[in-house]
Amino acid sequence: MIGTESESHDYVAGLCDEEAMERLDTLCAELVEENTRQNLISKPSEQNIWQRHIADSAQLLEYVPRETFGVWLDLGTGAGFPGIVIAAMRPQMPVVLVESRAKRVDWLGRISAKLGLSKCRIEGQRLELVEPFEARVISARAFAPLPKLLRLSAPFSTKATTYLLPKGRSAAQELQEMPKATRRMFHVEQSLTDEDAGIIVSANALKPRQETGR
Ligand SMILES: C[S@@+](CC[C@H](N)C(=O)[O-])C[C@H]1O[C@@H](n2cnc3c(N)ncnc32)[C@H](O)[C@@H]1O
Repeated sequence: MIGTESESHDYVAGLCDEEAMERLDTLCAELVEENTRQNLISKPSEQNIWQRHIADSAQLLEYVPRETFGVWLDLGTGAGFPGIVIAAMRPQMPVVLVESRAKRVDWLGRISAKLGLSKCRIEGQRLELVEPFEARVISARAFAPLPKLLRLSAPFSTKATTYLLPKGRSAAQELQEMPKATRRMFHVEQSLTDEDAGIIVSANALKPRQETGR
C-alpha cells in the first residue's frame, strides 16, 4: 500500500518518464491555485495530492499494455482525475475527457493546453450527447452508480474495451448487485492508494505488478 506523499511520488515516477513527472508537478501546482477559484478538490486533499489524486489515477495504467494504441475515454473527469493524469503520463495516446460543468471544462482546457497535451480532447458536454466512438479504455472515478455508468458508456464500448472504474468502498457491493452476466465480466482489484477502496475492472484488464505488495 502506498501510504505517504513521497511513496506516491516514487510510485508514479516508476510508471512514466521525467517529462511526464514535470507535467504532473505543474498540474499539482496549477490545481492548488485553481482550487482557490473553484471547488475542484477538497481542501484537505491538497496536503496529500500525490496519494489521493495523482497516484490514485496513475495506478490505472498498470491494467493496460504500455503501448496502448486506441482511445482512452474518461467519464466525468471533473478536476482531471484520472483523465488528465493519464494524458500527462502518456501524451502520445489519444485521451478524451467528458465533463459537463462549464467551469471544469474551462479548467480542463487550460491545463491541457498548459501541459501541451495535443492528443487530449475535451468533450465539454453531457456524455449522453457525445457522438459515440470506439474506446479502447473507459475510466470513470466517482462518476455514477455502476448500472448507470455501464448504460451511458455502452455506445463507446466494444469487446476489446477495458473498463477501469475506481469505486472507493462501494466497489464490491456495487458489482455484487449487478446481474450475474455482468458480474462475470468484471472483478474488483484492491486500490494501491487506499486500503478501503476497490477498482472495478473488466476481465480483459492486465494483472497489475505483483511487487507493489498487494
Ligand atoms: C464526483 S465528480 C468526480 C470527478 C473526478 N472524476 C474525480 O474523481 O475527481 C463527477 C463529475 O462528473 C461530471 N458528470 C456527472 N454526470 C455527467 C454526465 N452525464 N456527463 C458528463 N459529465 C458528468 C460532474 O460534472 C462532475 O465533475
